[in-house]
Amino acid sequence: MIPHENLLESWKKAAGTRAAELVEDGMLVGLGTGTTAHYFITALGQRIQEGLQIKGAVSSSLGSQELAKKVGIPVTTLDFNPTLDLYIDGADEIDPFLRLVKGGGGALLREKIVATAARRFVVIADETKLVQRLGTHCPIPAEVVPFAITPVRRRLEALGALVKLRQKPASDAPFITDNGNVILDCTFPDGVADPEAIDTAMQRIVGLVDTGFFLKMAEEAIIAGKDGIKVLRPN
Ligand SMILES: O=C[C@H](O)[C@H](O)[C@H](O)COP(=O)(O)O
Repeated sequence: MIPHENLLESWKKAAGTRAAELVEDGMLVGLGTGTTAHYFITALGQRIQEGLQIKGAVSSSLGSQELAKKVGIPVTTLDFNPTLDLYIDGADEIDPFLRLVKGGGGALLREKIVATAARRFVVIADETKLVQRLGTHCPIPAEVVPFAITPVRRRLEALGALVKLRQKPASDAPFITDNGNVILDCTFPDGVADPEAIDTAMQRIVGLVDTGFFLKMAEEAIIAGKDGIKVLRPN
């Protein structure tokens, strides 16, 4: 059964708020993107209002950066601080090995850049994001250079994907990422049996900048749901 919208929001908020407790004085923090990360950023802002002193935060999207500034988080960039202590972000799907699909909001490339700059990546989500097999509830997004849309699409189809150019909500115009690229959403009809193999094959396509697979990156997941909060580690 799909949980009521308000219940889902309360779970996202619980996960985001719990993750904000992981931040300590003097840390450099990576800020994720999306509705769950929104709660984390807001809770971190609240902790800063109450006296927490972080060195700075790097945002994984222009949207998160705007929110961070609004709630009083000191923002910095990877140019000034290329290594971060902690990255907190949501996900669209999480499997038992803590392999993730991300990019439902189109921020996958910057998210992966910030995640790999961090010593520790903790994913936050409500329990509806847990899946046995990646690609069963959502497509795998690929960020693609606009010049290469058609050849990349053909090569993705050759890998067995049903490919759709992502559009802006309520519009015929393509969705454009913060990096000026487009997103091709790839649906694999039975999900992805071997994420490492499909990710490697996708990454080899020239013109495809990155995929929404985040494999062996998250070391911990804070999952909120009907039984409260659980902290998961990879199986
Ligand atoms: O591009 C967006 C990100 O990968 C998000 O972290 C992901 O889509 C999860 O978003 P939400 O917390 O809104 O479900």
